[in-house]
Amino acid sequence: MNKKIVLLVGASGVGKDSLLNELKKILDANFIKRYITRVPDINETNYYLSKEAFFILKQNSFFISSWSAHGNFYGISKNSIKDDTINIISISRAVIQEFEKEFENVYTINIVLDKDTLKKRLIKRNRETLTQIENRLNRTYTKIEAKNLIEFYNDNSINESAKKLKELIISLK
Ligand SMILES: Nc1ncnc2c1ncn2[C@@H]1O[C@H](COP(=O)(O)OP(=O)(O)OP(=O)(O)O)[C@@H](O)[C@H]1O
Repeated sequence: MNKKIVLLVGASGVGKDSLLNELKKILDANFIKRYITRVPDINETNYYLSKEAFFILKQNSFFISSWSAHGNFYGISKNSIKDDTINIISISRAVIQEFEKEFENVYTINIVLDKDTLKKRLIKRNRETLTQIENRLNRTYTKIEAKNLIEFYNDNSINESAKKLKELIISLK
């Protein structure tokens, strides 16, 4: 069973969803949809379900991993991981070890940006107020603990960055 698991992590607004959307157009891989208890925004493709349904699935061991963020719950189903392909998942840094426990070839790509560029992108995205954006930028994140950790700067145009990310993912051995 030859499969790779590529975990994408990174602060809010660094471009995880945008990169995934571009990658889908140029890379043949299993892009895993997350189960989330909130309506997806235009950039995302999730399975949207109620909190009640989420907890029934969780109790029945449907998820490899689940976490909460900003009052919503997120889960990755066991049956979404496929053999003989690259499985790509956007997750919380808090659950990296759950995948490393379960699978062999797990790579974590930390998407990063300098603070000024991130701030400009968050303002342009217009999803939050300036105060909420400042709070996000001042948040301190826990250090990422991962076996195979790679940093990736999303500081080119989205097309260029997606191409570079594709090359990186293909090169993972
Ligand atoms: N390479 C890029 N060049 C210019 N703009 C970008 C690039 N990548 C992403 N963006 C823009 O930055 C904003 C944030 O991107 P996106 O929503 O994909 O981030 P995210 O990491 O998925 O955030 P969240 O974790 O909050 O969902 C969006 O408005 C997106 O269009």
